[in-house]
Amino acid sequence: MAVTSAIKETAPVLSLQQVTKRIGGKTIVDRMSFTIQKGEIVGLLGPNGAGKTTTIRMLVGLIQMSEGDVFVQGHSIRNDFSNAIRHIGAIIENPEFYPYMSGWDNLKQYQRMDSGITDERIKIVTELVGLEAAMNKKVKAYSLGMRQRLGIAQALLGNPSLLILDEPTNGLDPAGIREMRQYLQHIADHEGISILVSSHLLSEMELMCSRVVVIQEGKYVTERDLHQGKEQSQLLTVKIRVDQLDSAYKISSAIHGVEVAGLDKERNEIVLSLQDELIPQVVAKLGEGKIKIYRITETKLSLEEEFLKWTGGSRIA
Ligand SMILES: Nc1ncnc2c1ncn2[C@@H]1O[C@H](COP(=O)(O)OP(=O)(O)OP(=O)(O)O)[C@@H](O)[C@H]1O
Repeated sequence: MAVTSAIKETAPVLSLQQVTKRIGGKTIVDRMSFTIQKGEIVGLLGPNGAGKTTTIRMLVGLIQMSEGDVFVQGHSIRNDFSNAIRHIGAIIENPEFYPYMSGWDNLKQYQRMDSGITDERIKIVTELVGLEAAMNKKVKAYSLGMRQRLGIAQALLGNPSLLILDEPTNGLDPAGIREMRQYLQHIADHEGISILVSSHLLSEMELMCSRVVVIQEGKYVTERDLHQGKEQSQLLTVKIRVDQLDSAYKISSAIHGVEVAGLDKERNEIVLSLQDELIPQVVAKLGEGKIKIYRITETKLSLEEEFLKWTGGSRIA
């Protein structure tokens, strides 16, 4: 059935559909939807309390959804849990290992629970995370970064299609974060798997991810491709210098598709985010409103400024 397999090839590895979690009358996650394709490293980015951990806990079945569903390789977490979950490897809290046992012996423990895990597979995953030389050392002698990588190795044992890591860089220094990024990229390339990492730090996500999904107060806000050309990843923003700032604000904000990103009262400039093709309409409407335009300049918002705007000013990084 060539048609069926072609559809499956392009189907997302992970698809959240209107996922909602209510606890005690409070909506913690509100109709969250996004997808991850094969081989992507996606960041779930949001300030503290945004709902990242709650979302991830629902993805792996640690808590139940109130509404919506999650599909992993097309399998519903709600209706086909065992088939969905076998495609996921995850580290939700800090991975626990036996400190007085070697890395190798710790991983061997998982063979007891899953006879499908071969010694060969253990070797492959330790190489993927660069721990082959440390496998005979006791875990208590590992650095935090090495322990995190052993956790990733363990999560990879079952050959998942999707690796989920909740705040994997917590406690790592910048060199450790860079190292983690290299390993994650290596894993995504070599195993062809997708990776979802959560963080409240934009700067880390920029280093590690090809795309970020921004959430705030339990809601999906937006997503951004981070490895596209800069031109595409940034909004088109124009500054317009006018004689009547308040009237310009009223007129511009009423135009569908135009967002007022700022007002500079000293310079009498209004800053608008919009599509190119709306600029003539803005100019015409301001003209109709008898507003004099002295200058229009294109400007760029940094990624940081974009995130601040999307999240209503909450600091992410
Ligand atoms: N069991 C619970 N009962 C009540 N409120 C909860 C429960 N679990 C989480 N919350 C609340 O839901 C919100 C989201 O929490 P969550 O831990 O998912 O956020 P987060 O984005 O992971 O934040 P952080 O980065 O601080 O871990 C917070 O306001 C939290 O207090």
